[in-house]
Amino acid sequence: MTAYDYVVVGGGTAGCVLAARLSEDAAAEVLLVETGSALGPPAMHLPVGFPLIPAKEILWSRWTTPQPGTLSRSHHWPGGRVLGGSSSINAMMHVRGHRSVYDGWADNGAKGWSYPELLPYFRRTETAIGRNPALRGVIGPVWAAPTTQLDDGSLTFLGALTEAGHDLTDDINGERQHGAFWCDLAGAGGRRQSAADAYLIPVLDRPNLHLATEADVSRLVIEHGRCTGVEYTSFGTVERVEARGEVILAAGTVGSAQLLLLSGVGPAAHLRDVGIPVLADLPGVGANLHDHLQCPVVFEAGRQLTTSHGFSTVGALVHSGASAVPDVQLMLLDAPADIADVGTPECGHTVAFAHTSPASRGTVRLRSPNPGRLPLIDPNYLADSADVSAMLVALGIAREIGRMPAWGQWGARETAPGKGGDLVTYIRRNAATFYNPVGTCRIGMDDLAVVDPDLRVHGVEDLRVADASVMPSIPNTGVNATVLAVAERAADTVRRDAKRP
Ligand SMILES: Cc1cc2nc3c(=O)[nH]c(=O)nc-3n(C[C@H](O)[C@H](O)[C@H](O)COP(=O)(O)OP(=O)(O)OC[C@H]3O[C@@H](n4cnc5c(N)ncnc54)[C@H](O)[C@@H]3O)c2cc1C
Repeated sequence: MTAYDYVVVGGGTAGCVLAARLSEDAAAEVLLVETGSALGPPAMHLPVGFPLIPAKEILWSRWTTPQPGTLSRSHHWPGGRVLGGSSSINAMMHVRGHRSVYDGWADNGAKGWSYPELLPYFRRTETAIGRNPALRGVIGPVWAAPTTQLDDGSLTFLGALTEAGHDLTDDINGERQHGAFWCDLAGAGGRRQSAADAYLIPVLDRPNLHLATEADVSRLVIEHGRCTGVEYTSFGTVERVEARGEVILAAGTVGSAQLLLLSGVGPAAHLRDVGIPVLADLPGVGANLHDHLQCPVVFEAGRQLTTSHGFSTVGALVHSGASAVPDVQLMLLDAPADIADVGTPECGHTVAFAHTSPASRGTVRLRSPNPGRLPLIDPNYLADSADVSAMLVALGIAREIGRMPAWGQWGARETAPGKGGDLVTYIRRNAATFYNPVGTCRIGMDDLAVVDPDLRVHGVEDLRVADASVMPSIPNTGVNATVLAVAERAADTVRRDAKRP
């Protein structure tokens, strides 16, 4: 059996950071195992190539269970199944959460994860030229910058946001983390920069960095309370590799919870139900699943506006109420969304809103002990009435922005939700994922926590989780920048704790 010091499971946003940082130590043998392929189609490298990418090639096509909160609809949950993971197919928006999100983590048991403590890791991830270097990175692998392509849609949207009282902040990742903003994108020279592009590919020639792609991990090997390696299937052959030091799970919010459960680490009753021997009774595994929901307000227009990316890279983060976190994100799409029973105007645009601090919590659970079967994903959308109320407020904010004088030049008229009709039903019928599931292996020291603040799995030695799943609560915007910082911090911790001489 081949042995490595570190085995990183999942070559997505977090896995690429971990493999690159851990292999900086030339004496450490590092294996990165990814179920997807090493390369994707050319469209993957274009900004927002996502709609052009043939789905089955590099995508996880997961579906949620029917959601009572959204009129029993099942929601498509795509994810990247390729080196770079979801950072290879995402919308490239590079935004940190509001500082109060991370301070909340630290206040609730994630010691060491406050914003000031995470800031060095956020800075380490990026190069953000022209920004305040006290808050932004200057020599990190990810090139974070706003687009240089100005478009009429973004300028109009910015005008409307300002007219509605949402003033422009000079840097949403800087001092003032609310208001309208020009979003930094992760990319350089007009190309997407996934975590694989930024971190992994530049160092693939390191002799101590080993890569197994198209290698599907089916379980962690846990012996006498210690994780000693992983088992994966590659081209029909089952391989087992040993971890002399540690295994680090970075298979994403669904994948990491699924692998822990398949390996006998999780709520004992559930594991027994599906016929998996219980190695560690950890009730929080797969719990605390949550995600942002977005919803469209559609406008018919006399003329078609355009944006550079299919959506405007101008956005806004605003408050639905009195909370410290700006919990509503607003976006402009340069096409009218298709709304059931209303139809799609020929010409128009969509102002989309998302509630980004949801209270509803769901689960990831196994259907069977077969690793090939996708798990049951239940984000429990809109189960908490506070989320419904916040979505209603957010809808009001989006509609108000859509009515501002700045749109006059386009002759815009709202077609959905439009006049009449029940707005709660409209939201339940039309809300969809904003693609940011987190939380199934959350950090903490309470009975439902899965990992401790150093990301070690409670009750299993030499096993950590480091990806979007460890977040105790969701950042109030896209979570990719936070995943990069989580993985940077994790790599530091693993190297600090290294058992090798
Ligand atoms: C369509 C879309 C658009 C998005 N847009 C944005 C955006 O603009 N801005 C933003 O901040 N965030 C965005 N996100 C979210 C962001 O990309 C993710 O939150 C982030 O990539 C999660 O990182 P991760 O490392 O936790 O998981 P991932 O990046 O998903 O990586 C998990 C990896 O593990 C692999 N894996 C899983 N199971 C196994 C197994 N059994 N064996 C081996 N490998 C396995 C997967 O194939 C994958 O490569 C978007 C996501 C999507 C899907």
